[in-house]
Amino acid sequence: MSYAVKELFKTLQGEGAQAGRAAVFCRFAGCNLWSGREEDRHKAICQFCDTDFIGTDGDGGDKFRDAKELASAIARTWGGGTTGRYVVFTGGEPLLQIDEALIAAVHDHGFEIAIETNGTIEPPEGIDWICVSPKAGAPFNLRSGSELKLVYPQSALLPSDLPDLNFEHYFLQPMDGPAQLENIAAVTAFCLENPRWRLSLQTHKMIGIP
Ligand SMILES: C[S@@+](CC[C@H](N)C(=O)[O-])C[C@H]1O[C@@H](n2cnc3c(N)ncnc32)[C@H](O)[C@@H]1O
Ligand SMILES: Nc1nc2[nH]cc(C(=O)O)c2c(=O)[nH]1
Ligand code: SF4
Ligand SMILES: [Mg+2]
Repeated sequence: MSYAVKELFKTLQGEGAQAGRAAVFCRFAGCNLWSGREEDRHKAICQFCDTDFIGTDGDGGDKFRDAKELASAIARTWGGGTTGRYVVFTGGEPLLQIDEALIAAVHDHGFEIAIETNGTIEPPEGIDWICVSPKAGAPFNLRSGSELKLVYPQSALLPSDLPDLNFEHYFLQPMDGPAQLENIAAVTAFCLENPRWRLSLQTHKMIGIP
């Protein structure tokens, strides 16, 4: 199996329960809820995406021939040291490409493996941290994991609309865009009244790191 990767870089996880942790981000190309082209955004299932995931032309991006090649590139991107090795597979939608061979190859380099997924596709076995961010109008198939991170507001998918879920952590992440400040205020008010939920800010954007 080959893998199309938009970009591969080391930064701090900006969001959710692992915010502040050093990680290699492996951003896969392609998504099942939007083509990634601006001219298609208005007709996409997911219309608020903040990410360019088309092609393999980003920093560290490439087409990797097999799992060992991609795992080696991830290890090189981490650099020296074997403590705390952590990779976040994101995209685009990473579960369009991740398979058990990749999970095994990355574990062989001593990494803990996290994913950021839209919850439409069941993951293979062996992923250590699963963050699900469901999208209004898309199938919500993956209903358990480490953290649920619901972008707020999505008028057709509010916390009260959610089915039975089994996550360790529940986050609301204010939608970035023209109404960002209002959305932060709305999430703050919601979490004050509904203490099951916590605020997830996109801290990397605040401090100017990728
Ligand atoms: C770009 S997505 C890639 C992973 C996967 N496709 C997904 O949607 O979870 C990474 C994270 O950014 C969140 N996100 C995307 N656009 C956002 C926006 N405008 N404001 C806040 N969070 C956003 C997603 O919900 C997801 O949690
Ligand atoms: N620093 C940083 N943290 C992140 N957490 C989730 C991200 C993503 O785009 O999946 C992301 C990202 O793009 N950058
Ligand atoms: S599902 Fe994720 S990657 Fe795809 S368009 Fe939505 S936020 Fe972007
Ligand atoms: Mg991002």
